[in-house]
Amino acid sequence: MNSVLSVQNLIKNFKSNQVLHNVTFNCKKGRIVGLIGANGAGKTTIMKSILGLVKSRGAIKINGETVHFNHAGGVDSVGALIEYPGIYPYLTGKEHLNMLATNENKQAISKLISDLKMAGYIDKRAKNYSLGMRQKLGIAMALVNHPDLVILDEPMNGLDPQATYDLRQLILSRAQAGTTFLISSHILSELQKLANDVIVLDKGRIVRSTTMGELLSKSLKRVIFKTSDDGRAKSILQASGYHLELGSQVKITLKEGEGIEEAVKQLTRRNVLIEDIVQENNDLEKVVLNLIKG
Ligand SMILES: Nc1ncnc2c1ncn2[C@@H]1O[C@H](COP(=O)(O)OP(=O)(O)OP(=O)(O)O)[C@@H](O)[C@H]1O
Repeated sequence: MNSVLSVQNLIKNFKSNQVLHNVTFNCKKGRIVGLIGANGAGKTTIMKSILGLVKSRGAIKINGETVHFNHAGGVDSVGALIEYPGIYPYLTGKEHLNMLATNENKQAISKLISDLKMAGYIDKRAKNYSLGMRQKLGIAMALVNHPDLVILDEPMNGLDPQATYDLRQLILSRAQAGTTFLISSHILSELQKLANDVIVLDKGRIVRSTTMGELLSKSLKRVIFKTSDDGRAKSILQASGYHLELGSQVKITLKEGEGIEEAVKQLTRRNVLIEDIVQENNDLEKVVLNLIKG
C-alpha cells in the first residue's frame, strides 16, 4: 500500500477529558488531505501526535516506520508548521532556511524564496517580520528539505490573498511531484480548492473520511428554476413534496440521490415553461456544517 501516513485507533486523554476517540485514517502518496473540524475538535492534537510531540495511544506510521512519543523515527521525512513557527528574532529568514536545509537542498532555497515571494525581506532579521511574513517563513522552513509528508496547521493564517494564492500553487505543484500534505484550515473555501481527500472531525471523532469530490457530490444540491410563471411553479413543486427555499426565486433543495428530472416533469406537465435551470455549486462549508450538526 502506498500510504505515507497511517494513523490507527488514536486515543488521547487530557486527564479525564478524552479528546480523540479511535481516530483512524491514511494519507496516500501525493494526496492533499484536509483535516476539518470546529475549534477544539482535536486537529492540532492529531498533528502533534503524528510528530511525536504529544503522547497518545494507538499506532502511527510514517513511511511504514512507527512513531513514538519523543522518538524521531520516521519524522525525519516530515516537514511541519503547527501553531507558531519557531523563529529566532536575530537571524534573517535566509539564515533560518540555510540552517535547516540539508546539503542537497541548499541549491533550491532561492526557488522556494521566489515561489513564496519572500525576496523583499528574506535578508532582514526576523524580529521585524509581520505575522504573514513569519507565517511564510514557517511554511518555507517546513518545505525546505522536500519532505515526503508535510503537516500544516492553519497555513493560510495571516496570509493576504496574493500570498494565499502563491502558497496554494506551491502546495499543488509539490503534491503533483509526490509530496503528501495533511492540512487543517478553517477557511473551507480554500481547502475546497486544494484538498483531494477530506477528514471531518467532530469532538474527537471522525464523522466522514472521503474524497472532496464525493463529499461535495453526495450532499444536498440546490436548483433554481426560471419559469414563465414562478408563482405557479412554486405551488406545483411544493405540492409535489419538494422543499422550497425562502425568497422570490423558485429554488428547491434536492435530497441525496434525487435528480432534477422529476421536478422538470412536474412543471412541464402543468404547462409551466422552464426558461433556465441553475444548479448551485455545493460548498464545503454547508456540507461540513450539516455533518457536524447531524
Ligand atoms: N495541553 C492541553 N491540556 C489540556 N487539554 C488540552 C491540551 N491541548 C488541547 N487540549 C484540549 O483538547 C481538545 C482538542 O484540542 P485541539 O487543539 O487539538 O483542537 P483543534 O481542533 O486543533 O482546535 P482549533 O481549531 O481551535 O485549533 C480541546 O478540548 C482542548 O481543550
